[in-house]
Amino acid sequence: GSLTGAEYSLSVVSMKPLVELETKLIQNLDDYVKALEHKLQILRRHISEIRLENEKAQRNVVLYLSHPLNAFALIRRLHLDWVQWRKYMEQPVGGAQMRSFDAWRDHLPTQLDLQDACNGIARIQDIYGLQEKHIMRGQLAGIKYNISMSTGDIFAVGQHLSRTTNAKEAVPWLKEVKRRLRNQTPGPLAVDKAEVLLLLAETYIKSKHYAEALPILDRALKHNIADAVLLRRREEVQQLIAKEPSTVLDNAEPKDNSKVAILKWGCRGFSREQSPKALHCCYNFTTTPFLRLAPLKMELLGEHPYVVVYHDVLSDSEIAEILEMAERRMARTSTVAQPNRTSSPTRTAMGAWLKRSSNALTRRIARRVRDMSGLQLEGSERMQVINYGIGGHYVPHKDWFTQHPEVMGNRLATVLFYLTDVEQGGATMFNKAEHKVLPRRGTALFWYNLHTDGEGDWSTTHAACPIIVGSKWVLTQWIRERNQIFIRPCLGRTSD
Ligand SMILES: O=C(O)CCC(=O)C(=O)O
Ligand SMILES: [Fe+2]
Repeated sequence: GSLTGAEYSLSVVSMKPLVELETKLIQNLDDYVKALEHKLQILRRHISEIRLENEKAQRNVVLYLSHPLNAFALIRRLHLDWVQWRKYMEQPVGGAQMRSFDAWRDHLPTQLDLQDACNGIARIQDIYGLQEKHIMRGQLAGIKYNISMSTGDIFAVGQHLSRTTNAKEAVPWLKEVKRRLRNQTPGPLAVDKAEVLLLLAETYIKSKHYAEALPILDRALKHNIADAVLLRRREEVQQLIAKEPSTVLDNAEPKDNSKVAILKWGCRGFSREQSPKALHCCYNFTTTPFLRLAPLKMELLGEHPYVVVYHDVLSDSEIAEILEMAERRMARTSTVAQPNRTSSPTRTAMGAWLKRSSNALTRRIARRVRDMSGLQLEGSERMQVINYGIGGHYVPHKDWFTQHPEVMGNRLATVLFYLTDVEQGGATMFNKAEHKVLPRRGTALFWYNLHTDGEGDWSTTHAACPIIVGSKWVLTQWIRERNQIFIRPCLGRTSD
C-alpha cells in the first residue's frame, strides 16, 4: 500500500494489495447496508404499530375519540412524536462508513493506473491481432476464459482509446457500450447514454468518419432535444460534410512505429519455439570444475549469436525464496534511455535489485551463473528480479551499451532466469536471430551480447512479448566485460 502514483497495473505482485483493499470496501459497504437496515427496521416497526392504531380510529372516529386516553394520545403523538420522526428521517446514515472510505481513498488506483491498465489491454489486442469482441467475451488468443468485461470495463477502454492518436481504435469498444445501453441495471454505475453517444460521435469526427457521426448525434438529440452542445456539433458536422462531400474514409491501417511492428511480427509470428530449432542438447560438464560433479542440461539455440537454454537450474524452493525477497523490494523499472514515465513506455514492469552477497541463496545463484557462463561477476550489476503486469512487455532492445561505459566495461553476456511459467504470451523474442523462448519455471537463457572483439552484437536484439495471461517473473544477471580478461580474452572477431 505504500505505492505512490501509478504503479499498480505494472506488475501482478503490486496489484495484490488491491484484492485486500476491495475486501475491506465490500465489508464497509455491507456495514453501511446494515446501518440502513437498522434504520429501516425501526421505521417499519413504528409504521405497523401506528397504522394499527390509526385503523382502529378509522373504524369509528367518534367512538375512538370519545375515549379520553385515545384522544389524549393522539394529541400528544401529533404534537411530539411526529416531529421526532421528522428528525429521525433527517439523521444521516453511514457517517462512520464514509469516514472509513475516505481513509482508504489514497490507496485507490489513480487515473494513471487506469491508463496503464487500458494500455495493457490495448497492447494485447494490438500486438497479437486479437478481435475486440473476443476480448470483451473473455476469449484471449483462442482460449475461452470464464471471465468477461462489464459495460463499465468496456467504456473505460473506449474512453481511453478515444483520447489517443489512433482514436478510431475506440470505435468497437464504444459501439459495444452503445449496444448495451438498453439493458443496463440502474444505479450509480450505469453509463450515461448521452455521454456514450457524444463520445462515439466525437471519435468518428476525429477519425474523419463524418457521415457516421451524424446519425449518432441525431440519436443523442432525440433524448436531449434542445441540447446546445449536440445541436452545435451537428451543425459543424454538416458543414464538414458539405465541405468535403466525398470524405475519404480514413481506413488505412495506422502506421506502426518500428518497435511495435517488430513485436507484432515476432510475438505472433515465427512459431519455431525452442526445440525444433535447437541445434543440439548436451550436458555442460566443462565450463567450471563444479560442473563435472553436477552437469547442467544445456540446449544450444544458436551459435551466432551464441544463445543457450539451461533447463532446471533453479528449484521450486529457491524460486519461492527469491520471489519473497523481491516482493519486498519492488519498484517501477526504468530503462537507461528512458528513466521517466511516458505514455508509450518501453518497459512495463516492476523490479527489485538483489545483491549477490545478500544470503546463501543469492550466493548460490551467483555461483550457478558463473558455472553456466564460465564468467566472473565482480563489477557486474546486482541481479534484477522483474514482474510484469497487464499486457506487460519490453520493446525490442539490446542489453549492451552503444557508448562504451566506464570502469566495468560493457555488458558482455546476459543470464535470464525464468521464475514462472506464463500461460499465454510473454515469450523472450530475438527478432534478428529469430528465437522465441517461452518462459519455463526454473529454466535460464544465456547469451553473449558482444562479439569476441568486444563490439556490440546487433543480432542479440530481443524483446519481452506482452503477457496475455500469467504473472511472469524473471531474474536477470548482466555480466560486465571487465574481470573476464583471462577467461575470455579479446581474440578479434572469429565470425560474424
Ligand atoms: O523478460 C524478458 O523476457 C526479457 C527481459 C529483458 O530483456 C531485460 O530485462 O533486459
Ligand atoms: Fe534485455
